[in-house]
Amino acid sequence: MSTPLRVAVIGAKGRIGSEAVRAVEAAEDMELVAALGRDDKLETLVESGAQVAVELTHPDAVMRNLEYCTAQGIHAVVGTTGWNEERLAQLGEWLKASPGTGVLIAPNFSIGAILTMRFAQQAARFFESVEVVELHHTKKADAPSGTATRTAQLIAAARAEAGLPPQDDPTTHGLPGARGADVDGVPVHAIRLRGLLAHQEVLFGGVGETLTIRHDSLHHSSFMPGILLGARRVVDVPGLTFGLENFLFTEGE
Ligand SMILES: NC(=O)c1ccc[n+]([C@@H]2O[C@H](COP(=O)([O-])OP(=O)(O)OC[C@H]3O[C@@H](n4cnc5c(N)ncnc54)[C@H](O)[C@@H]3O)[C@@H](O)[C@H]2O)c1
Ligand SMILES: O=C(O)C1=N[C@H](C(=O)O)CCC1
Repeated sequence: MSTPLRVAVIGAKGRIGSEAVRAVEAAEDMELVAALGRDDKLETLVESGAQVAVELTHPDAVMRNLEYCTAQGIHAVVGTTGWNEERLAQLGEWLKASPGTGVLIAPNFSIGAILTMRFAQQAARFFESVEVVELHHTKKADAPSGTATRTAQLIAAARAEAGLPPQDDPTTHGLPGARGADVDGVPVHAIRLRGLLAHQEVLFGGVGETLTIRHDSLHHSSFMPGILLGARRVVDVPGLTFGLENFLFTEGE
């Protein structure tokens, strides 16, 4: 048997981080070498010989952690959300200075969510109207979710490529926020409700018909196969990979 991949989890006591710790421990081809909480030193990553850090913390913490990982040549699998152009550009600079290092940012690790995005991308050019509704637990820091933002961006790109005009919003009266956030011209609505985990609906409307694509993550275990796949693959893919679909689908699929 080959040497196990040495994996660390940052954010190890959190909802998804604690599940990731168990998943890495259970994976036969991996060794959990560090499990970092909020007060632990990042130097532990180097001391433990981690090859890959799984980053599952908070939008306020992720940049500092990635600055450290990239500077040390530690590959990273990132589930933490809150990404924007500025942050991605900064990460790009750090990666340029550390050319052998790979970072995977996955807005969602679950296969169902990735397929939802893919199906929505495929459906986008056929429908005049589209809106995204994401529904999450009440402890979530960011809104809209990283998955919903990515879904809306992919839909908007597919619409533009197909030459569809911008969506017409006839609303002239109402309360601010009632039509959701505008992500590249796609309205995105964020619901926070006790009892939920992570859910999303993409609603398409055309002449006399609608199509709804819905995905539900019912447990954090739904994210684990994606995290493990990301850790196995990221070591061989230097630079930034945005979206786990890049490791799941072959080109043209
Ligand atoms: N990509 C995905 O598939 C996916 C799935 C679920 C959650 N998430 C994202 O993962 C992140 C964490 O979500 P959660 O629900 O587990 O949150 P959480 O609050 O339960 O867990 C975050 C943990 O990180 C710790 N932490 C904060 N700053 C830290 C630091 N500097 N170093 C080490 N630990 C630190 C916190 O103490 C906490 O234990 C969020 O951004 C969430 O959106 C992504
Ligand atoms: O629980 C969360 O927080 C989640 N965050 C990701 C997002 O913002 O899309 C993925 C789903 C769960």
